[in-house]
Formats: sequence, C-alpha cells, structure tokens
Amino acid sequence: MKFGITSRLALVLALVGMLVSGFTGFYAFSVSRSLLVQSAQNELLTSTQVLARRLALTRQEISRNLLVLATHPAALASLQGKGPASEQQLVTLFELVMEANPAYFQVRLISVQDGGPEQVRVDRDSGTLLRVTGDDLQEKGHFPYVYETLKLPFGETYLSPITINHERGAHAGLERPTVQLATPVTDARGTVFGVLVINVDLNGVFAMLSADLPPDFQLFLANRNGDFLIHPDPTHAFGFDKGRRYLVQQEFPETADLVTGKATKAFAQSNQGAYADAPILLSFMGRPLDVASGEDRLILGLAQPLESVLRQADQLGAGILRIVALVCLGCLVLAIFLARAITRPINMMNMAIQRFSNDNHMLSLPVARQDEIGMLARSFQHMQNLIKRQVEDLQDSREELEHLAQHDMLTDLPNRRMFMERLEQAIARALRNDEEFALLFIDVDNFKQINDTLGHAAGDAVLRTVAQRLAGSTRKVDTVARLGGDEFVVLLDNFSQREQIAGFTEKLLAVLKTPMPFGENPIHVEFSIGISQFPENGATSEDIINNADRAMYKTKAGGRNGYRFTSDANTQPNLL
Ligand SMILES: Nc1nc2c(ncn2[C@@H]2O[C@H](COP(=O)(O)OP(=O)(O)OP(=O)(O)O)[C@@H](O)[C@H]2O)c(=O)[nH]1
Repeated sequence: MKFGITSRLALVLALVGMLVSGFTGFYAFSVSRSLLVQSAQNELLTSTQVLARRLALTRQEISRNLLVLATHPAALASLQGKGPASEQQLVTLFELVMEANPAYFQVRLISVQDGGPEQVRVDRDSGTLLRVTGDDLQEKGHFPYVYETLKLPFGETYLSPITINHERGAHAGLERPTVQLATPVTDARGTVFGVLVINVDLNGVFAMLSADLPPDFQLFLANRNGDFLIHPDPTHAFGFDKGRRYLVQQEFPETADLVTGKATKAFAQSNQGAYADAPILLSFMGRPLDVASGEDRLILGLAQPLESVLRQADQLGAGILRIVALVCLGCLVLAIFLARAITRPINMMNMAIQRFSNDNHMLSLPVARQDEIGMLARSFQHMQNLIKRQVEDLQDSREELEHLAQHDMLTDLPNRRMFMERLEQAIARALRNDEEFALLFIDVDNFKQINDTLGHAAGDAVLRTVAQRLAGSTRKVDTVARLGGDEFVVLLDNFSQREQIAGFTEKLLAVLKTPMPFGENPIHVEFSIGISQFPENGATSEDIINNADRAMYKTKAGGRNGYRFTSDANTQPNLL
C-alpha cells in the first residue's frame, strides 16, 4: 500500500502528538506518584510525632503520680519507721493509684538503708492487687532504678531501660516488657530517705498507643541501641533478651543516623524479607528522653502498606490514562486536519502540474499565499505562461511550415506535393462514387520573354495574377495549383462532359488572357492548356497529369494560345 504525503505527514504529526502526550502523562503520573509517597511519609511522620507526644504525656502522668505518692506524709513516715499505720495508709494509696492505672503492675517504696530493702510493696497478681510483706520483700539497692534515683534531686523522675522483667516474685509483671519509673523521697530539708518506684507494663502502654491507629498501620519502637521493643513480628521484639538481636538500623538502614543521634527523622521503604509480598512505607523519629534515664532516646516508627498509598496513585494513573487517550485522539484528528491544510496547496499544485502536462490546461494555483508555497505557485504560474507561449509559437511555426511545405510561396496556391495528394483523393473518390473528373494543365506562353523584356518582377506579377484568376474562376470543390515555373493545373471535380469541359476552358482562357495591369503598360499574356479526363485518360495520378502535360505541349506545338484534349490524338488543338 502506498501512502501519500498527507497520510505520512498526518501519521508523523499524530505520532509526535501521541508521544508528547504519552511522555507528559507518564511524567505527570510519576511525579504525582512520588508526591503521593512523599505526602504519605509526611503524614506518617506526623502520626509518629503524635504518638511520641502521647508517650511523653503518659510518662509525665506517671511522674505526677510518683510525685503525689512520694510527697505523701505516709511515705516519709514509713521510711522513718513511724509504724505500720502509715505503711497501711501507703498501701491503700498504692492500690488506689494501681486501680486507676491498669498498666501499673507494681508500686514500691524502697528504703535508702543498706541493701535498699523494699519497705512497702503492692503487686498486681492475676487481676487482683496484692500487698507483699515479710520475707517476700527484697533488697533492691543494686538496681540502677534505685541507686540512680538516689542521685536525683527532689521532684525528678528516673526512667529505667526498657527490658523484660525477670525480677524474682514480680507476679503479674514477670516476663513482660517493663519500665521502672522512680523518684526520691525526701524530708523537708531534702535528705533522701528512699525511693518510690512504679513498674509499668509496657504492653498496656503500647496497646493504648496502637489503639487509635488505622488497622493497616504497624508500630515500631526501638531503644537507644536500635533493639526492637515493638515490632509487628513479636519474635523480633526484645530479641536481646533472648540472645538474638534484631536492630532497626539493620532492617531499615535509613534509620542508622537516628540510632547514632545524627538525625531526628528518617523515611524508608521496604520490599525485602517479610515485606516482599506487601511492601511498606515507613517514617521514624528519634526522640531524646526529657528525664534522667538509662535510655538516651527512643526510636518510634510507623509503617503503612505501600499498596494503600499507591491505590490513590493508581486511580490518578487511570485518570491520566483517560486524559492521555483523549489527547491522543485529539492529536490524531488535529494531525489529519493539519496535514490536509499543509498539503492541500501542494496537492493543488500537483493537480495543476498534471493537468497542464496532459492538455496544457491551466488550473487555478494558490498564488495569493504569502509563504513559500505562494512563491512556488507564482513561479510555476510564470513557467506555465512561458511554456504556453512557447508551445503556441511552436504550433504557429509548425502550421507555417506545414503550409510552406504544401503551398507555393509566390502565389500561395497549393504546390505540386499537395496537388498530387488532392489528385489521389479525387481518384479514390471518383472510383468510390463512380464519378469522373477533368484535369487542365496550363502553361504561360513565352513567359521567358516577359521575364527577359519586362523583368523578373513583371514575371512574378503575371504568375500571381494567373493564380488569382484561376482561383476566382473555379468552384470551391475544384483544386488550383502551381506545379512550378509558369505551369498551373486545375482539377475540375465531377466534370464528365467534354462540351462542359471545353466550355469552361474557353471561358477560363478568356479570363486569363485579359491584359494584366503592370505599371503604365498592361501585359498581354496567352496560355496553352492540355486536358486529360479520369478515368478515360489514365488510371493513376501520374498518367492523368502526364497526359494533360503532353496535351498542353501539343497545343504549344500546334500554335499556342488554345487548348487540346488528350483524347484528340491526331487533331489540331483548339486555338483562339
Ligand atoms: N519571374 C519568374 N520567372 C520564372 C519563375 N519560375 C520560372 N521562371 C522562368 O520562367 C521561364 C519558363 O520558360 P519556359 O516555359 O521554359 O519557356 P517559355 O518562354 O514559356 O516558352 P514556351 O513554354 O515554349 O511558351 C524561365 O525563363 C524561368 O526562368 C518565377 O517564379 N518567376
């Protein structure tokens, strides 16, 4: 299949349009997609910050509860050994606080005395609160949450590292993720008498933190070293406690600077390991703790399935695809219109050139345009005019040549060549129609003498006058020709009767002999005529003309100034 320039141009324009819209669509889609991912990560970070804030508020609330208990007179009284009444009062207080805060599984008052014995202790045990007494009370002076708290001024809180609780006799808190918060108990002068400690079950805190998160969100918490404390896979949390460490910086290398404290936030994406089937998007923040603590900072992270983010991108992509498809369709239509508009003048020119080369007809051209096509059209029109003029000149020259080839230049009568053609046609016609015709061979008598005595111009004038008189004396169907020199012939079509021919010849001689005007003295000229008839005097043109010529010579030989029929073999010519 052959495509024209219009189709090819339309195809190229449409392809360019489609490629541009396709690339634009793809670019818009990828930019929007990365913006969506970025925005989702920022939202995640905001949620992470909210969670961190809630964690801080929870810690502050525990500190407040610690302070309430530590400043209660019963606490100092108990530590100063002022009797079981104050201890019982303190137990009641501890129980009240623990009932109000289900995450507290142990509240203790520990003395500053040697070994740091527990003075008053209430444990949560299978849903009930239990006062631990007697030998079950232990010495805790060697635990950091005791000796580090003793160094603190009144009102400050110590936060222990977050660990799994292995302390003996911990009841409900045993083997659970735990953090201890403690504050010193002092008298009015600031002398430290003991420490008040609340053990918090972190599972409860974490459950509270996660409760308000969307169901597909996942919570991560890591300690100062990067060890996971909360992980969607529970086997990865507190790995250090079981002898195998799971570090946030290993699983998500983007968090390395958070662990070292060089950065406060980090974004990550993962499609490795457990996330191979469902890639996730993560935001982490590292938060230094605002209390004296065994932990420098905590690293809190939130994850969201990438799929839920990209679902919006997919909807956007489908929208962009529809727009691209529409734009492509528009490009196609526009390309067709544009290609037609561009190539219309070219096609016009093409048609005009074809038509001009076929039959020299000039179609209209876009000459009014002011662009390159207009220039081309004007040049072509100019060329057309030149060619047309040259063709017309050529035609005129050809016609002139043809006329010259068939006519005598002096008299403008048909010449021998044309006469012979006419004679052939007359024979064919006569044979076809069973007709007859006559041929008169006319020669000027003593013409040489006219030339010699009056000059060549006079001879020419005589020849021209003879030609005019012959043409004027014959019918349209007859043919008058000059064979050369002073010899003329007349073909009388459909002339058959001898009398008729003789009568015409005599009349013709009379006309011809009329003195011819030339200067002051008219020229007197006489003529000798030989007549042949078809078919009587020959079957061919040569025979007919030769016989007439012979008859003319016999007229001359017989005395000139007369005529003679070929058929009159031995008779005298008819002289005038
Ligand atoms: N002026 C003129 N003379 C011509 C032309 N063509 C031929 N002639 C002359 O015509 C003369 C023809 O002479 P001829 O027919 O031989 O002799 P004639 O004098 O006519 O004698 P007859 O035929 O015997 O009567 C010659 O002298 C030619 O030179 C021409 O075109 N113009």
